[in-house]
Parts: sequence; C-alpha cells; structure tokens
Amino acid sequence: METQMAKGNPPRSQIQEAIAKSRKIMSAIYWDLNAMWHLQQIVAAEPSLEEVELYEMHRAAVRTFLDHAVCYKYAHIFQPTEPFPNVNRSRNWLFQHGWVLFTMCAHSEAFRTTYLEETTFIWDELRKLISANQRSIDVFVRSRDIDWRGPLLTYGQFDLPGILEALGPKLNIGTEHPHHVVQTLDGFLKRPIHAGKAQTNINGLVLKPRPKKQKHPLLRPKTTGPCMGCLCNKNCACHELGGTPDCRDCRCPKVCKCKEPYWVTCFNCGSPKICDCRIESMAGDLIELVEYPTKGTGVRALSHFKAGTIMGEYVGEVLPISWACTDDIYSLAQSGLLSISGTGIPTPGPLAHTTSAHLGNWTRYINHHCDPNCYLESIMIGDRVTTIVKACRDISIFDEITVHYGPGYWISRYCLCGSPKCCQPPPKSM
Ligand SMILES: C[S@@+](CC[C@H](N)C(=O)[O-])C[C@H]1O[C@@H](n2cnc3c(N)ncnc32)[C@H](O)[C@@H]1O
Repeated sequence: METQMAKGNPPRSQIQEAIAKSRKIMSAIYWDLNAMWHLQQIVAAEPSLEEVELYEMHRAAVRTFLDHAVCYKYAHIFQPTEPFPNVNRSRNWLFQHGWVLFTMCAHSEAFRTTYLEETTFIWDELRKLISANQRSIDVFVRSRDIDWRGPLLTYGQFDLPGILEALGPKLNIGTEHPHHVVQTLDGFLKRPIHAGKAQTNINGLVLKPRPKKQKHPLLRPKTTGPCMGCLCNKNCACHELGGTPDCRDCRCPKVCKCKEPYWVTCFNCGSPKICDCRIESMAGDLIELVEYPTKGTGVRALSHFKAGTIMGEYVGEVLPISWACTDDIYSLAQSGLLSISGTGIPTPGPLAHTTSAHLGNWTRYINHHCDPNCYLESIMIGDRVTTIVKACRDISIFDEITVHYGPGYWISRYCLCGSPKCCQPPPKSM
C-alpha cells in the first residue's frame, strides 16, 4: 500500500509539530508587537537614554529587514548587493498579501527570525496562520497606533507599485483604546455600545461613595480583627482568597485570642495591614474583542496562558449591595469577608454590585461557558476586596476566554455555549 511518506508527504507527527511551533511563533509575534507599542509609548513620554537607544535598535532592525525585501522585490531599480536569505518567501508573500501585512509583521523579531532561519515547512505553517488572522494583526497594530509606516516612508519618493498603495490613507483607529474596538462577524469594526451609550474602558474599580459619608463596603477597615488562624477552624478557601461564598460553610469562632489579630492578608504581598498593591496583569494586552455567533462580543486570546494566570481584574462602578442595581447583564455581586465588621462574627456574603455596563474593562466581554477556561475569584488586595479572572486550565492562542456566570444567571435565559455539560441549553426545536 502506498504510504504518505512514499507520496512525499511528511509524517503526521512532523506536521503536528510544525503547527504547534507556528502557533508559538504567532504568540511571540503578538507579544513583540505589544512590546513595540509599549516602547513607542515610553519614547513618546519622557524616555531615558537607554530606552531611546533600545527603540532605535529595534527600528533599525526593522528597517534593515525591509530594505532587503524592497531591494529584492524591485531588483531592477535597486540592484541588491547584499545577500537576503529566502527571497522567494518575501516575493510569494508580497504577491499574496501585499506590503501592509509584511511591514506590520516585520516589526516582530519572532517573524523576522522565522523568515530568515526557519525551515520552509515551519515558514509555510506560519504564513497560513498569519493569513487566516490577517485582520486580527491589522487591528492589533492599528488600534495601538504602532508606527508601522515609518520604515516604508523612505520609499514613498519612488514610484513603487504596491508600496504607494500601502502608504495610502486608511482608517485611523489608533486614537481609541484597543478595547474599544470589536471585530464583527461581517468583517467590520464596531465600537461597543450598551443601551445606546458607548462603553468606556477604565483601569480600576470606581467606588461609588455611600450616603452620609459611610465607608464603602469594599474598603478594608483600618481596625484589626480576628486573624486568619482563628477566623475559621476549617481549611476553607477564605484563608487565601480574602472571602468567597465558600466561607458561608465555615464555623468560625466568635472571639479571636491572638495578641495582634488582623483581618485577612493582602493577596499580592501577604501584608496583614493595608498596603497599596493592585492587580497587575499583562494578559489584557494580549487579547482581542471579537463577535461570536449568537453570543455577541467575546474575548479571544492572542497568546498562550498557563493555568493559574491572573488574566485581569473585573472592574466597573461599585455600588453597595443595598443600592438598586438595574444592570442584569454585566453586574457582578461582590462577596467578601468584610461583612464581619462590627459584630466580630464572620458572616461573609454579598457586599456590593460591580456594574461594568458603561465603565469597565475587557473582562466585561467574557462570555459564559459551562466548561470554562477561567473563573472569577474574590480576593483582598491593597485596601479593598475585588474580583479577578484566573485561568483554571491552559489557554491556547485564539481560544475564546470564558467563565461560568453561575447557574442563577441562566434561570430565565438559554445558554448557547454548546458544551455537552451545558446547564441550560435551548430546546432542540430552536
Ligand atoms: C457579560 S455580557 C458578555 C459580553 C456580551 N456578549 C456583549 O456582547 O457585550 C453577558 C451577555 O452575553 C451573552 N452571552 C454570554 N455568554 C453566553 C452564552 N453562553 N449563551 C448565550 N449568550 C451568552 C448574553 O447576552 C449575556 O447576557
């Protein structure tokens, strides 16, 4: 029988390896482009000499790479004298995808190295992946206003077909926050809107003050309380988490016998006292907002993330639980241990609503899945209780990021996650 090998096809394992490697390179490309964006921002502000030098070095590497590609593409004009490996790769690429995508990708060292050094096999897999995600890269670069056109401008004076079109005017989306841009199913871009109002990105919780100058329920009290050792005599999650609904099951002693008793410690630094820690996660830089069929806007990973990674903080406007909250789409009931205050008896439960209908960050667009890859966790950090999104298993590049909203959310609606474990699937006739 004729085998695949005999036909000249590489073995399946080699193909799978190449696919896996090209996905890793793709992840590195987004990472590099993101780093370039940050470096560009630093250089535009008040950079140190080292930062300027680093930026110039990166720009010079991009320019050299592109100079070679231009020289070989228009060899009849520039007559290249220096060698440029794998010239056919750029010729084929430019024929298929043009200069814009090539120049954007050239801003990534991972892309340049793959072009120059990797086998044809890996290069072809990467090219296929980039081709399938062309719009994603275009939006990533443009929405961060990465100066991809700069190195091509040198050639604007020559009448080079292809380059002139690439330099032509195009929609500028770089003035918006990258998380104000959603890639729609029909190939367009849209600004996220809810109830007729544009949704705006914010970086931290906005605590709405309670009336009569009362302290906000999410803020950590300065006074001390029972230590974690005697707060709970069960080995429950609240030791680490600063209060989760699981704590309801605990039987905690009423009186702390410690000499220096404290409330829960900070999730980040472990300090038993108020500190200024905040959630810091880069994951939000490496995601994009895309429309999914039937679920609306959702979040797509542009990198691999390990299980346990803190993906981000669920931020929004925080209202005390006693205040009416009309948002039944984006609001999250925030639980925590702080409701112990006053009585000395821990009675953890809902403290506040965080609503991200108008002010929030990318985490508000995370759709529900009955078998999700992330979960929401309530923690104490710095001076407050907050909710983080954490990966519960490894996430691969281009996976949708999902959480479980809780069964209560689906009582009066159908879940369209499509999982065999779905808690509320629509009837088959729908
Ligand atoms: C917190 S928002 C998520 C972002 C939302 N998709 C959007 O476009 O802004 C929750 C809403 O998304 C939609 N959604 C999320 N997960 C879903 C699922 N598994 N099935 C059906 N709809 C879902 C529902 O309309 C839900 O009320």
